[in-house]
Amino acid sequence: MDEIKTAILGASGYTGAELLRFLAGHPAFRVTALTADRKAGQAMAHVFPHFAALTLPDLVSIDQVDFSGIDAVFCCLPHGTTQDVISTLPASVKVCDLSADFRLRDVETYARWYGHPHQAPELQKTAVYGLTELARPEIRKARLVANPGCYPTSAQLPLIPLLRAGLIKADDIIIDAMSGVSGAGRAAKEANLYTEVAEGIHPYGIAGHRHAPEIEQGLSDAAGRTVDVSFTPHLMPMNRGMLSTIHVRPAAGVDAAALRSALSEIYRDEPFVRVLPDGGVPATRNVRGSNLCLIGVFADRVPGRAILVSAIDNLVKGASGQALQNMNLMFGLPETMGLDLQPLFP
Ligand SMILES: NC(=O)C1=CN([C@@H]2O[C@H](COP(=O)(O)OP(=O)(O)OC[C@H]3O[C@@H](n4cnc5c(N)ncnc54)[C@H](OP(=O)(O)O)[C@@H]3O)[C@@H](O)[C@H]2O)C=CC1
Ligand SMILES: CC(=O)N[C@@H](CCC(=O)OP(=O)(O)O)C(=O)O
Repeated sequence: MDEIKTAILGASGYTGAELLRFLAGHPAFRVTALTADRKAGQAMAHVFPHFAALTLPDLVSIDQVDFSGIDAVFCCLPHGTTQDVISTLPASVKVCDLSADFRLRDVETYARWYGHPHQAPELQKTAVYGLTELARPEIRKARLVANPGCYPTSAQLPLIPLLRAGLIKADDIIIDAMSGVSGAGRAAKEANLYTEVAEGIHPYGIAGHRHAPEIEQGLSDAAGRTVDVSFTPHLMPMNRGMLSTIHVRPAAGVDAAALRSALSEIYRDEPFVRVLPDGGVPATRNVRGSNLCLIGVFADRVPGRAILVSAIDNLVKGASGQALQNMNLMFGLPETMGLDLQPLFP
């Protein structure tokens, strides 16, 4: 197999490091460039001692990379900084962008939620939203994939198939989601100090988190009408992991068992999405370090309601694992290549 020369932009961050963990053992992608901002010039073994046994290029700034020799770029930069960078890459380079920059189709919606006009609206039109299990044909042909956010991945995997099939009502969907602190990135922020996050939990972005429009875009496509959701994220005192508890109203004549059975059937042959049997409760500790999404379906004691629970690792299925799943498809490789690691348990 010809090796695919690969750059990770933002390799000194959490998602960049997580990608390297998978790419280190990948038979097709060879990492030839790693970039950083403040840490440019440093050796990877200095920034991440857990990679000391690997032979890796040093971190450089993006303008030091010769992209003419690169086939694949994983872009792990903060949202807002990514549009300008990707616009300058040669058309021959395939890109998976982990930031939010190309996820929202409507650039006006983007401007409203991200606080500045989109810098590459034409390029945005070419981006494919990379929720892998639900967009494989488009991802295979894509040059630019917008990798979904972690909360949107955990919410949309259970909800989209049920909306597409008309098995749940499109209104009154409530998503309460919890994330590990690595979801906020590695850069120092007061809100993410140990003293602010340990020994307690708190909601944030109440009724105003930027992942709500991303989730609504996918759910509206699935339902064929505008869908609004109540979405509340919470910060949990754990390094990684994401759990979404989702309250829905099944369509007339549909019960929780029917929802479970439909989801099980849809995801029956999926390597990374599994629906648990009746009574099975997804937990973050069951997916840690893996690309797995576990889904549980429960009847509510309130008539006419059901509860969906999904668990992912925010850094894997919520970011770097799904990005590699997508890049495998973009290069015609088996989707699971480099990703068939079982969760780290306990
Ligand atoms: N963490 C998560 O669970 C998830 C993250 N994402 C998204 O993935 C992207 C990366 O996230 P994450 O890895 O957590 O972020 P980090 O903050 O951990 O890492 C950001 C990386 O980008 C570099 N960087 C920062 N600013 C600039 C700049 N102006 N120019 C060039 N490079 C820059 C940093 O370099 P240096 O270290 O030198 O400052 C670092 O390598 C973000 O867009 C995030 O929203 C998506 C899903 C989940
Ligand atoms: C815990 C935490 O802070 N999480 C991040 C979401 C991480 C992610 O998926 O977001 P992107 O859209 O930036 O890629 C947040 O709430 O903004």
